Amino acid sequence: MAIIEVSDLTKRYGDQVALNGVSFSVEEGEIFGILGPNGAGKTTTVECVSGLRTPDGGRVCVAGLDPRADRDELRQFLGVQLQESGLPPKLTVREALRLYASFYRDPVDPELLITQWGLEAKAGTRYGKLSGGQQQRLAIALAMVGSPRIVVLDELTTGLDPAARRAAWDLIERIRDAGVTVVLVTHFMEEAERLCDRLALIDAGRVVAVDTPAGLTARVGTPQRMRFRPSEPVDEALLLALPEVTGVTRQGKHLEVNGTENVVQAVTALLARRHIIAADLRVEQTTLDDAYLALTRSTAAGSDQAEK
Ligand SMILES: Nc1ncnc2c1ncn2[C@@H]1O[C@H](COP(=O)(O)OP(=O)(O)OP(=O)(O)O)[C@@H](O)[C@H]1O
Repeated sequence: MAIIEVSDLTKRYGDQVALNGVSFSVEEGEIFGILGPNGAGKTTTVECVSGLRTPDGGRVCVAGLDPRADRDELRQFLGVQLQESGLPPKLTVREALRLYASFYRDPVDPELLITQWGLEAKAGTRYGKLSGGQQQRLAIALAMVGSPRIVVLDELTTGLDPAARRAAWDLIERIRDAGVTVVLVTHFMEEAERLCDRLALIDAGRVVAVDTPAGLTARVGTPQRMRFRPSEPVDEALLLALPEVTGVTRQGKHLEVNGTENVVQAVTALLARRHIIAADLRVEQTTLDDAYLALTRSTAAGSDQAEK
C-alpha cells in the first residue's frame, strides 16, 4: 500500500525550475531512495513531502494527509532529518532530545534514544562539539523521537568517513526493520544499492526512472563486460558469432567483450578450445553507477546547474 503519493509536482524559485512534474509513490515499510545530481530537485521534493515547502502545482498525499494543510497532524508521524540541522551549537544531546520530545503527543523516552543510538558518552556534550558521525546519530535520534511511521533522511551520510557511513547504514536498516518507512536522499550509489528497495532517479526536476536498484541497472548497457589480453590473435568474428556476445572492441593488445550474463563462460570456453589463454582477465558488471550516468545525461553528473 502506498503511504506517500506524489503526483505532477512543480516548483519554481524565481526563474529556476526546481521541479517539473515529479511523480512517484512510496510503499509502506520500504526504504525508498531519491537519487540524482546536485540541483536535481531532491531536497525540494522531500521538503514538499514533509510539508516544509509549498509546491506551485501537483499533489502530495502522505498517509491520507496533505502535508501543507495538515502539517501539525503530519508532524506527529513523519520524522525529518534535513541537511542543515539548525540546532544551536550550545544545546547538549540530552537537551536537544528533550526539547524535540516536547513537540510530540507520544514521544520516545530521550534516555532510550540516547542508548539506542549509542550516544550515552555524549549525552551531556554540546551539539557543536560532536563529531560528524555523532551529529548524524543525533539527527536520526531526533527524527525518531516522535515515534514516526515515516522518516525522511536527506543526505544523512554525506561528510561521514566510510566506517561511520556503514554504521549509519546499519541504523537505517534498523529503522526499516522496526516497520518505519524510510525516504532516503543520497548521492552514494553504493548506499542506494545496499539500502534501497526502490529508487526514484531525479534529473533536472524530472523523475527519469523509478525502479529497484537491480531494475535500474538492467535498463542500461549489457550485464557483463570482460577485458583480457589473448595469448594469440583471436578472430573477432568468432567471438561475435557467440550468442552471448553483443560487442567486441580491440584496445591495443586487449579485447573488450560485452555480452549477456553468461558471456565469460562462453568466451573462455571458445578460447580454451583454441588453446588461447586470456591473460589479465577482468570482468565487470554493469553497476548502478553506469545506470545513473546513462539515465542522467542531461546534466553533467556531480555538477551544479545553479548555485543555491
Ligand atoms: N531557496 C531557494 N532559492 C532559490 N533556488 C533554490 C532554492 N532552493 C533550491 N533552489 C534551486 O532549485 C534547484 C533544486 O534544488 P534542490 O536543493 O532541491 O536540489 P538537490 O537535488 O537537493 O541538490 P543537492 O544534491 O545539491 O542538495 C537547484 O537549481 C537549486 O539551486
